[in-house]
Amino acid sequence: MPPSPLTTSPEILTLLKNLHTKSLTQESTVDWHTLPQQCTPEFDSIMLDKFIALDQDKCELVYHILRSINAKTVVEAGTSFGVSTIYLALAVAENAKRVSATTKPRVIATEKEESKAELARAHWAKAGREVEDVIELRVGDLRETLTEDLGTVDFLLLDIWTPLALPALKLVQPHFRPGAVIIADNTVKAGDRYQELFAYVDAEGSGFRRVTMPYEGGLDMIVYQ
Ligand SMILES: C[S@@+](CC[C@H](N)C(=O)[O-])C[C@H]1O[C@@H](n2cnc3c(N)ncnc32)[C@H](O)[C@@H]1O
Repeated sequence: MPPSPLTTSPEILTLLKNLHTKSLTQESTVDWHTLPQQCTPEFDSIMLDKFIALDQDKCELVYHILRSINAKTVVEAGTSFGVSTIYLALAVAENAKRVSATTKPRVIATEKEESKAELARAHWAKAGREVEDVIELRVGDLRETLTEDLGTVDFLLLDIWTPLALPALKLVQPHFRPGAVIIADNTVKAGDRYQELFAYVDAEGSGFRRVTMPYEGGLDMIVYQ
């Protein structure tokens, strides 16, 4: 096993490992083939007590990208119990320690379900002040919570029900800095449901370029030129 790319304490690494394990254990009990359509009350109710956290290797890649692009302002569409958010927070907090850093680090996280948001806050409290202090959690529908006060955005994580991926991208787009990165999960497995997003991003003159990476289910990295 290569060493973790994260600059953090052994306690936080253990916390993350345990959260990923819980998420995967839960996922193994879900019958993915018989689920109702996403963005319906039936689907949301099944998902209310589920982590469905971004896989650990994908979270580590996201952390690595954030460190490499020196991201300070990050938006997360889909927070759930806040697992991927910890990686985002650790990365921007670490970037802010760089000698030339002037911008305050921010992770703007958004989650529709209050009960999920509450548990996310509890996980962040376990991770400590460095993580808690940089996260700004907006509870509610991202189509409302992401309409204001984003600042200049370096990175967007699209780990959200697929019908919301394009609306989220469009809301954040006016705030992207040149070279901003967007990561979208499950782009092969749920490829048919990503068609609108792909058409938008792939259109000539869109300002976006994307590549699909061979992670489990497919992971797209999109760069805003
Ligand atoms: C795949 S999960 C996010 C997992 C999280 N990124 C992690 O790695 O721990 C997607 C989350 O988006 C939330 N969600 C669904 N519709 C939403 C909406 N309209 N606005 C904000 N969040 C929403 C769901 O409740 C769910 O918790």
